[in-house]
Amino acid sequence: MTLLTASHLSVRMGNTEVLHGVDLSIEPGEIVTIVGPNGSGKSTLLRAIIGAVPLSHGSLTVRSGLRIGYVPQRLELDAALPMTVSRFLALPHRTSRSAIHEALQRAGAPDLADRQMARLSGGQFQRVLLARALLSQPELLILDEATQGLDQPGSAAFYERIAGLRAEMGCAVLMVSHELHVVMAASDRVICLNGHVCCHGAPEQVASAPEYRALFGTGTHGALALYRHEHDHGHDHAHAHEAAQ
Ligand SMILES: Nc1ncnc2c1ncn2[C@@H]1O[C@H](COP(=O)(O)OP(=O)(O)OP(=O)(O)O)[C@@H](O)[C@H]1O
Repeated sequence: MTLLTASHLSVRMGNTEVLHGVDLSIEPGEIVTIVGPNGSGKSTLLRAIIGAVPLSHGSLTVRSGLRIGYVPQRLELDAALPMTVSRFLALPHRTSRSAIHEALQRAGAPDLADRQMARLSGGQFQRVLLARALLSQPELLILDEATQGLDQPGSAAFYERIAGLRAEMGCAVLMVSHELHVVMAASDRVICLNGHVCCHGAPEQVASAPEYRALFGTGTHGALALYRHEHDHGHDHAHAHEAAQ
């Protein structure tokens, strides 16, 4: 059963219509990536989906009782406030030590429970935010540029973990990313957003769509081909891949 459906969804911020006429649906277990230039409404779309901003037009139908885990782009915490990772994860609801341990394990941060939040590295902090989102056993995991500030190997490892979580927990994933060459190849579907849906489809369809190329140029298509080439190493396909680049 479809997890959520947005139909002609529009959102206004002040006098500006940031999103207009967005159609989108998410099926169980699929990984959908939203790409688009800065200011194209990606975060706003995610925030509309979690109910944090109102729609100005259109509709959003969310399956009754759907458990959503949300990983924000960033979270400001008062650095002066002493708070361990476990304490942070137990807010605002009391959460058992074993649930916290399991979520941290799944997020790839099994040893962070007693560390101070203010002393975590960027990558550790993101894993703790992921652990927090996993606590609700989400059927839909929503990630808003969750790898901001991580280096390329760090973000590649993070997205690999997301794909592993999807396989393990069966959750669908809706994420925003700028790292097209990393996430596009790992996504079932890509939606290219620029206030409205410019184009959508399988990663290779979107990467070669004229609307996508108009926004991002052809460089990322080359990067996607390069990613494929690395992914297929060990096979004697070098010639075909060179031709694709
Ligand atoms: N609370 C707000 N009040 C007024 N305008 C806002 C607000 N939040 C976002 N906007 C505007 O809405 C537009 C879309 O912002 P949004 O953060 O959704 O874009 P984005 O695609 O996620 O951008 P980025 O890639 O830079 O994160 C921008 O022009 C932004 O300035």
